[in-house]
Amino acid sequence: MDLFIINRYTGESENNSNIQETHRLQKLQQKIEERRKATTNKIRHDKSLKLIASSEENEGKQKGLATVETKTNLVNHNEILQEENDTNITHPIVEKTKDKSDFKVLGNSDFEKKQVVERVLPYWLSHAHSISKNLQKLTCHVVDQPWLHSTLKETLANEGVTHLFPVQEQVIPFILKEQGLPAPLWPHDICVSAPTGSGKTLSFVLPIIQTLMLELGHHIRALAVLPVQELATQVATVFKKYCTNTGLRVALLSGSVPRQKEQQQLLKYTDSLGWVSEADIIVCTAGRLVEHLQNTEGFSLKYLKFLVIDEADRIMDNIQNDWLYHLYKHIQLEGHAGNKISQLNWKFIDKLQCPPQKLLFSATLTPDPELLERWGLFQPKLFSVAPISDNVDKNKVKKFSTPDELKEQFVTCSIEEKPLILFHFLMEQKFDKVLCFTNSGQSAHRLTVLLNNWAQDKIKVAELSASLDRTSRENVLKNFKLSEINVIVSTDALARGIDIPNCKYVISYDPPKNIKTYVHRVGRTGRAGNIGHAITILVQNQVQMFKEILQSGGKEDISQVEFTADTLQPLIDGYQRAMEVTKQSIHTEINNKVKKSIEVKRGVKPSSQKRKHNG
Ligand SMILES: Nc1ncnc2c1ncn2[C@@H]1O[C@H](COP(=O)(O)OP(=O)(O)OP(=O)(O)O)[C@@H](O)[C@H]1O
Repeated sequence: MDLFIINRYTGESENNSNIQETHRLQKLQQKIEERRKATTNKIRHDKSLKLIASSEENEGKQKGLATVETKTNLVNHNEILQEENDTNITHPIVEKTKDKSDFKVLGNSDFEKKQVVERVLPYWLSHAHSISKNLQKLTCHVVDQPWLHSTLKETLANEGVTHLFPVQEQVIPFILKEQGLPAPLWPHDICVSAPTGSGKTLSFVLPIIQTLMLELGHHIRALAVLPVQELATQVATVFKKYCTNTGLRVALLSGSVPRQKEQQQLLKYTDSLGWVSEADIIVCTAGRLVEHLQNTEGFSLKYLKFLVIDEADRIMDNIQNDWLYHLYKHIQLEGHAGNKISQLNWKFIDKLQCPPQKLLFSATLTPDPELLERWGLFQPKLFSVAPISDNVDKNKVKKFSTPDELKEQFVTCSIEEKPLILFHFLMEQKFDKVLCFTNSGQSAHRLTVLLNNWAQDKIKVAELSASLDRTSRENVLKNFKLSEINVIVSTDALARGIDIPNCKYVISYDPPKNIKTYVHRVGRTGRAGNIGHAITILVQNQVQMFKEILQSGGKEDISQVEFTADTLQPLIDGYQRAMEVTKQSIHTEINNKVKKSIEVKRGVKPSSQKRKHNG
């Protein structure tokens, strides 16, 4: 019954509350008394400690006397401690000493100098496989390599490749060896950091083809991801070329054709097998890959053996549609193991499906463990032309290196002299096959119009930026290769990876914003062992910043091209006339644009948002 008794609150009786109040008061008084005692004890204790200290000071002078005094003091001190023990109060000083020695007091204001933490690179980053930069003395004769398939040797010979470049000589046999490991051993993932134009593309194209051609099927088995459409097209072309006579098929998924069309080209439905892939190798942009992962029925990566990420640092800087997350999720859902194994026993490992071997490439792959961690690499190996060793001064490490055949220079001038200097290079010094970089599409366009007006058909200048449609961009590159265009004025859209044969000069009309942009810009020339020149035009106040940019990549200072005012004087009249015409044509263009946008507002259908390249 007791369980069901409910005690009601009937208010406190006056008597009861008085008793409680007196009780509280007593407690308070007791606490005050305790504190008072503790303070007096502390003062006495301090005095006794001082006495001990002074006695120690006098030690040696009055040894005998001091011993007597110390003894007395110690007796006093012990007495005090005894008294404290009796009153059962912990001595604050004793407590403080204990705190200092044994515990870290949080919020303690004591300033402790922090030890400098030296960054230690993981073993695989600090012990890279070193790659030579020398493309002049090639020793790896294609026909002598027993590990290379005869079909590939034939195609290489047809393409005029007689020797493999150093990066290819090292990376290709390594990948082939890793792929030949018996199950359940997994191949090591690799990162390759080699200069622009050193032949990185063939170093993944050849081993992939050789591995896949030995076993044909109807599955996607290699996937190469690139940051932009142009690069994807370029890599797909190389794959297609070297797949000749191998039976392998390559598909390009880059958004250059509508998605439905890509789906039709890629997959076929059969009654017996369901969805089958029409391609063994896929080359795609990151954004388009996610679209297919999410929307294309039958798009399966279950049999994926290779995952290539070209220009890996660029792709990482600009994660399109969170592609890496979607891709890894997809791969794991289809039964591939992650890069970490939860159980290390035969029964478990034997059942796991080997994850695709990841191959990362770039000319500016930073050995930053935190950034590289995101790729989830399996026991990676690094191939680099600038390996970092433990016993090398880390401040002197060359982060990025440019080809030996590349001659880099800079020129300083006033802002008004910039176009004159560029024109001098093109017309007086007769620079041909020039790629000129500006920092915006607008200035690329204006500079192109100006140069064409100024040169009056003596040279042909074309613009190449994101404001042009795809076909126009392709036409510009094609005509440049055919020498129908002498100069391309471009934004940094073209700075990475694009392989323009015979580009002899790179001129940075506007300075690069960082070291990576610089390395990729200048890397459009001096490729595949050919001589190239790169000149950066700087206004006086940009010189320091430019030097700092070079230093940040561990690059040495570069030489300066000297100019005298006399050199530029004869160009001024022509420049002024060309400027007048340019102003007018730009003005007309702007008026036309305004007219168009008014038409759009009135509901008239616009022709195209993108500019066309007019021949
Ligand atoms: N072994 C070789 N012999 C002759 N030419 C080669 C060889 N390997 C590659 N090339 C040529 O060298 C040029 C540059 O190669 P590739 O585009 O692969 O360079 P890359 O290292 O990827 O440069 P980037 O970092 O700028 O992308 C291409 O025109 C390619 O055809």
